[in-house]
Amino acid sequence: MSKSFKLKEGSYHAVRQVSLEVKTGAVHGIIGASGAGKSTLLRLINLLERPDEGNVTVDGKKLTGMAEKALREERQKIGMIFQQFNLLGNGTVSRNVAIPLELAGMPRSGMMKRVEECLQFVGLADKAQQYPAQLSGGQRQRVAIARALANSPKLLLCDEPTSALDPGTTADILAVLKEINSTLGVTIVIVTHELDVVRSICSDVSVMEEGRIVDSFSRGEIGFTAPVGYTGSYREQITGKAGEAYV
Ligand SMILES: Nc1ncnc2c1ncn2[C@@H]1O[C@H](COP(=O)(O)OP(=O)(O)OP(=O)(O)O)[C@@H](O)[C@H]1O
Repeated sequence: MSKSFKLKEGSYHAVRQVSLEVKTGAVHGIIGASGAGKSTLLRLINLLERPDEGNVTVDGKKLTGMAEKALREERQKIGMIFQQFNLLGNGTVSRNVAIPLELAGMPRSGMMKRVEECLQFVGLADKAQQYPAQLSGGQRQRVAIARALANSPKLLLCDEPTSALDPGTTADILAVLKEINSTLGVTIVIVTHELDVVRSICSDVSVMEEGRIVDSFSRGEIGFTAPVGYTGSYREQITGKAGEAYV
């Protein structure tokens, strides 16, 4: 896929002829420097951005070229979370999680039960009637995760989900994401510029640079911890190994 943006000074090619395959059940990290095109690539997966060229297929269904109604239904199977949580400030926690269910046309009777289940999963059942402003950053991200899970997605897209959080809270959120992957079987694509995020949860990694994927590999044993000051390519810093094809 390719995606460019029109700017006053001309076109900016954010994603340049990228091919990305995400395995079912993977936690696939997309890492790279600021401006490399990571968020744009992620947003192409659920067509929040429309590609200039190329196609997106999720779970065997080609999203590009789909009629609006069919696309809306397919998008319900793709959850998304963001760095800044994007919660509705004037809605309670419970209402925030209910929104995607309302949009999907779920009858009210089943809705509250599902909201409760999702809040339970992220450990916030006791906060249902609070407002986002009353919660910590980590709790807000948990609400956003509960909202993303409401429609039982097969795929969860995460755009820098821990970049606004301190290290302890980051670890908590990564643990929730790990749990979503292992117990609910949700495939995860996570955009980050933090090596530790990739090191702690990703099974597969793509490295982006200037709109292109410049390296892709699967992890062996997860758990490599780089010594302080360790430098090298992203692959070396993530796996501790250079060069050899790891795929
Ligand atoms: N809607 C837009 N209009 C114009 N330019 C955009 C738009 N979205 C992204 N860009 C530009 O495309 C480039 C890639 O942005 P993108 O957010 O995908 O990168 P990134 O790797 O996720 O970096 P960051 O971590 O800084 O968000 C950037 O230079 C950005 O300014």
